[in-house]
Amino acid sequence: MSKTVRIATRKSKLAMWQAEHIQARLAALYPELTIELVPMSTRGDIILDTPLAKIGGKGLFVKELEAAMLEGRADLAVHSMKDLPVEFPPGLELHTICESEDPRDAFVSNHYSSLNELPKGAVVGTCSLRRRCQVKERFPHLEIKDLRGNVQTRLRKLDDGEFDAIILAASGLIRLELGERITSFIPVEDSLPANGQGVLGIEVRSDDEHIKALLEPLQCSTTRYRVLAERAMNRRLQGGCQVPIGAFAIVEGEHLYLRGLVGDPDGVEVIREQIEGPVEQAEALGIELAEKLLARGAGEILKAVYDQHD
Ligand SMILES: NCc1[nH]cc(CCC(=O)O)c1CC(=O)O
Repeated sequence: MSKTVRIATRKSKLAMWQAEHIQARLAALYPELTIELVPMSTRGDIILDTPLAKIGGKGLFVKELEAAMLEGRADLAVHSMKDLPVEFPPGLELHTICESEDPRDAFVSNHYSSLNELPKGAVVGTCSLRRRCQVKERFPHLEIKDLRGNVQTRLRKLDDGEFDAIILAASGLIRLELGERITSFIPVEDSLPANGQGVLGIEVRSDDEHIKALLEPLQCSTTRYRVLAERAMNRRLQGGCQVPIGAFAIVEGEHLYLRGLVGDPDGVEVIREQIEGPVEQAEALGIELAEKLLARGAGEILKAVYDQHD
């Protein structure tokens, strides 16, 4: 049995923090093991041609982190759940759902304390259609401007005066020890989070029982139910990560409350639905909620968004 566990990670500050966090947790659990990081620059999709990753004789399109795992150069990869696609390449699976950080969106401004306080024409930075839709719905007098780059870049653009306020996931700021930059937390009623926001997930080789056993203590069962419900809703809506869809579940004991939202980017048409039931039915509840949204026209709204952004 190998004494070394290798964590594949991208090199951005947030990705490195997330990998180091899991590294530290594993090191504390297993002092006899060496836990290494395998940092890599992401080249995006690549074709993997090893026998392990061939389907019908053809190479498999995977991300570089996944290629590293399939080729045995790394044993696991740590992801922000909200950036993960719903399907995984053959040979790999999502195994661990860790305890969530604060799932809310954060309002960040150097001059104003919350969305309510922003004057007419104030400029809010975000490139998320989900955030844009919800801000525009309630505050049509505000202007939304695209904001791209990593967390540090986005804060710099705010500080340079390009925006009156920006919206970021609270969890990313907290993890990077930038929590003091959070001016206020936006209630989930005003900005329903993206599915899996604030949650780390760990991807492993499907046949690697050794690594799976090591990761077991990192599982959080309430967060797993939450994520199962939220992802099932997104999957049924066929939503990627660049869509105006919000999904947020709360688990209380054996009961799960799930809220969902689909809207157009300008917040003109916004559909909200909710559902509740036992945690064991998390995925079924997610699917049922998606169907309620579809019955009210979510499919047409999403189709219009896809047609516009293709
Ligand atoms: N899409 C970018 C992204 N992916 C994960 C996070 C951090 C939050 C998280 O862990 O869910 C962020 C930043 C943001 O949305 O502000």
